[in-house]
Amino acid sequence: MPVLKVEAVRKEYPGVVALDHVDLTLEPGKVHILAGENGAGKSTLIKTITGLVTPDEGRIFIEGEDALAHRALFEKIAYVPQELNLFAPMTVAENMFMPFSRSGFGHVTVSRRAMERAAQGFMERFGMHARPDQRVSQISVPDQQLLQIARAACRNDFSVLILDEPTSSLTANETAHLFRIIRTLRDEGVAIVFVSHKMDEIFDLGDTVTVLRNGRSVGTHPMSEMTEESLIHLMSGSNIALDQRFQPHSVPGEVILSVEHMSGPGVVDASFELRRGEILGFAGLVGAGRSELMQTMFGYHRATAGRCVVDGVEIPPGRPDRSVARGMVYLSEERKHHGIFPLLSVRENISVSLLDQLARGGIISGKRERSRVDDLIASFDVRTPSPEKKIRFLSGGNQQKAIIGRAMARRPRILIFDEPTKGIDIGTKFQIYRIMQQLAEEGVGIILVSSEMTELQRCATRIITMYERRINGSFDQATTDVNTLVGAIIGARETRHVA
Ligand SMILES: Nc1ncnc2c1ncn2[C@@H]1O[C@H](COP(=O)(O)OP(=O)(O)OP(=O)(O)O)[C@@H](O)[C@H]1O
Repeated sequence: MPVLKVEAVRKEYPGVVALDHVDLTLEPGKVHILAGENGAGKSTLIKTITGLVTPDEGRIFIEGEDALAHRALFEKIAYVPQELNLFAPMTVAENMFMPFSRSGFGHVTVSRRAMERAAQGFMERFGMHARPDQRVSQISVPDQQLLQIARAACRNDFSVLILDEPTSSLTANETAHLFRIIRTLRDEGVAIVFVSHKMDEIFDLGDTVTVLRNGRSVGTHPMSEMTEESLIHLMSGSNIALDQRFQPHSVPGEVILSVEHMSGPGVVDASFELRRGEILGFAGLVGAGRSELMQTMFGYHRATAGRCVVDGVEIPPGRPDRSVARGMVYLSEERKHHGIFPLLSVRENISVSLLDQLARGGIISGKRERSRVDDLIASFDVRTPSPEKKIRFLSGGNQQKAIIGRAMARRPRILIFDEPTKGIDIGTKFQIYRIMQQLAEEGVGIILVSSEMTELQRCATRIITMYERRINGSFDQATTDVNTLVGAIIGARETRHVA
């Protein structure tokens, strides 16, 4: 018997049908992939199965019973959301058992020791490295994810575990650890739902896939019958040639950015140069120091040594305003923290950085603003029912496209992209690559920090590798094979400077 059956579920938000009569059946002991482009409805479907969103129409059966009539059944579903919702100032054990009344610790006084002992058992089961008395703010992201699973497990024996893009902040080792836990749970009979835009993960873990497109299900298939091409075709409804390359065709020009012996928080003695019209890739493991280097160079962090020179002019340490004035734009990977204004509309989020371009004599023309924003929404394919929609209601990928559109609109001279396609579907990724290529050909110098080797190979002209806070190699993309690059990022090779 299926553990969960969704029948003809429909959910409409103002101006958008997020789910249009979608069916889904989950079998115990299987990994079910939910795939689809940004905004296809994956997160909304997940929220209906977890009971967070009540559908307008349709039925949900959990272990054969009507869950919309008996909502306690939703407790059989464990959910690890994209953005973890833990209480950072409280301990691991407290997070696991709160609210205490529902976890058997609901007496007048709660014995901390007993709670921590109980927590220890779950932590061992899920392979967590933290201690039960540690505050959540002090434990690693993978431990936080495992805690989110343990938290669901300690209340009820769950029969379904849902993971929504769980690996976007994990290193390869951490991902492997999470996958081991997922496989163990699957073998114990849990039905797993896994959402990811990463093809290797989908093919590695999945038994079955359901593809959503524009709120509709376009099919459920065994993974063994799918190829990467056929899956992408189902998701996008069109053919995308996977062997495309996006290196700029123009010859790189003069040096526009030069970083000399720069040290700062998380980075030691980094030196490199960026030329006009090139796409310079930065490869390395999570934590190797790539983002730290970008942030120090840009001025978010204060450099303790070294210099950053743009067009022959030194940027004083700790002065991002000077970097911006010199035409540098840094697009951070932490969209939620540095990127969006969640309470503002899509229009306001885009136009906020264009104010100086839109203003004439101190007055901002509403008409100019609207037409500029409309152009950007169209060229970056930001799917929103209206520019007036609050940006937080857009799917994650569409928020990212809006921010990229905003950054591009400033016509920067130097553009630093830090993991620009995290959580973005492949069709949109290719659109972003094409835009990068075009900008580079127009003379913009682009730095691309990416954890995806295929992304670097598709776009970069040169690739710099970092390992343990230092630059340890610089490679010409065209003449370097992937093993050499991987060797450098795991610190297995001698430092090499090929380019
Ligand atoms: N609370 C909400 N209010 C209004 N619209 C919403 C809300 N939640 C989702 N939507 C809309 O519903 C559609 C489906 O969004 P959903 O987040 O389910 O997509 P997704 O497939 O998870 O995308 P992604 O891969 O980008 O995370 C989108 O058009 C989104 O803007």
